[in-house]
Amino acid sequence: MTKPAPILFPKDFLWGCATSAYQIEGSPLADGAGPSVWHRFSHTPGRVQDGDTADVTCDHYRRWESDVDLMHSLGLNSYRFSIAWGRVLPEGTGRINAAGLDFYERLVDRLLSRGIQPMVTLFHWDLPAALDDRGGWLNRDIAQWFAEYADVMFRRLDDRVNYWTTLNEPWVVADGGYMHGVLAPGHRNIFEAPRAAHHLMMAHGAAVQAYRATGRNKIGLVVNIEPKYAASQSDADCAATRRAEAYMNRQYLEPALLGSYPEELHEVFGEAWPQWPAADLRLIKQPLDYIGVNYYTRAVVRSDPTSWPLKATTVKQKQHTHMETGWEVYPQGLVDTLLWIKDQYGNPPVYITENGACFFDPPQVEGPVLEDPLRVDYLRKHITAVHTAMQRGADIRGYFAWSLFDNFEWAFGFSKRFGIVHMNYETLKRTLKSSAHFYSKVIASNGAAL
Ligand SMILES: CO[C@H](O)c1c[n+]2c([nH]1)[C@H](O)[C@@H](O)[C@H](O)[C@H]2CO
Repeated sequence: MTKPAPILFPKDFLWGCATSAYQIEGSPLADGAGPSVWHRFSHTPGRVQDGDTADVTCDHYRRWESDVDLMHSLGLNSYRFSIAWGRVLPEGTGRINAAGLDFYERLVDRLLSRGIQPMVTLFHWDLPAALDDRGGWLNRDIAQWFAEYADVMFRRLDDRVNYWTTLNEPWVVADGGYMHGVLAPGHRNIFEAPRAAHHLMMAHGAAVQAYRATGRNKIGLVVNIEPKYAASQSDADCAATRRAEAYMNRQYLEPALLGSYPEELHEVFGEAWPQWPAADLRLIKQPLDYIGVNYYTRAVVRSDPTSWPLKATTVKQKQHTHMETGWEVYPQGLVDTLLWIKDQYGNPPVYITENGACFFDPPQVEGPVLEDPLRVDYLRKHITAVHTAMQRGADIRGYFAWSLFDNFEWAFGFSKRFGIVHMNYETLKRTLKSSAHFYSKVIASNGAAL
């Protein structure tokens, strides 16, 4: 029997890891930085598991030089990270904190000196608390506040940063921070959630518009996509699946790419769904250079009239492996997602900006490598899924594993470990897991080692 041809990716394919500022940096108030809503949220008793905060986390703010060297040792040719808005603009607007800007400039310079392309996210959930005090994502003015901050970053770094992202996963901010109250700033209000979502997208549009005035490189939007599969072909389950897909997967992609919202959102939000001015949608729909897709899992959906606000719930798929977060491991969902974007939105350039898993990692044992076979299997199957979608015509330009390090997993605190590098939070020792070695071989062979 002939061996299958080795999987090979394009020579200019980006291979990276992804992180975010609040999750790995620590020192949230150092050198003049202003607090974020996540600093406030994690210091509010009962909001984060085990009372964990990111005051130290991976201490990347002080260990960034050796961390870049570790990325280089893995053979990454790209690294996706976010800027803490409050480090650069402590009050969110106005006064610039030079030390904050300098930190990110030095990080970018070191990455480039090691042949690593930075992909920079401007907002990964850590809104300056001073802006939350002025209404935050509920205040329409935030579009201009965000554009002002973005312009500061573009002017300082666009001569070295080739890939910009405005927002990371606006859905998580609106759903977690304003609908269900489980993430910062912790509101639970169906009238606030669509407004926060809309203002997030207006901010995205205003920042892209600002970029086009001076920028010379690429800018995109990162969305989380969780493909929805009807539990049955009943009308009720199919309608519930359409609502779930509109609420998570289309509510952000479609205003950005098409300049319109899915009709199903009127049904989901009811009287809470505002009539938005056409000018808002024109602002949101700015030409983009790429879409970033964060993929982890899928959802099998059935109708559930008791479930708020979607009247839909997910059906556990006991036949498959699940992560510590309860997410099903389903690599076919990534193929389906990438082909869906290709077919529905005109095959835009796509980067997989996050993909990874948190399994129970055994207690750290002394020794060079921590065995994490489930994560190796997850990465192998999902990177293969990316290649499958590319062979079927999807325009995929890169892949970023989530995450480089175990890090602060938001309301889960440090209880969930997504890293390919183990983090000992007492000693801050970094230890490569077998998944890091595996990923390094995949990169070195441009896929042949899968
Ligand atoms: C709802 O799942 C999302 O796609 C998603 C998963 N994740 C994310 N978004 C965030 O972008 C990261 O900050 C998380 O650490 C990471 C792991 O939970």
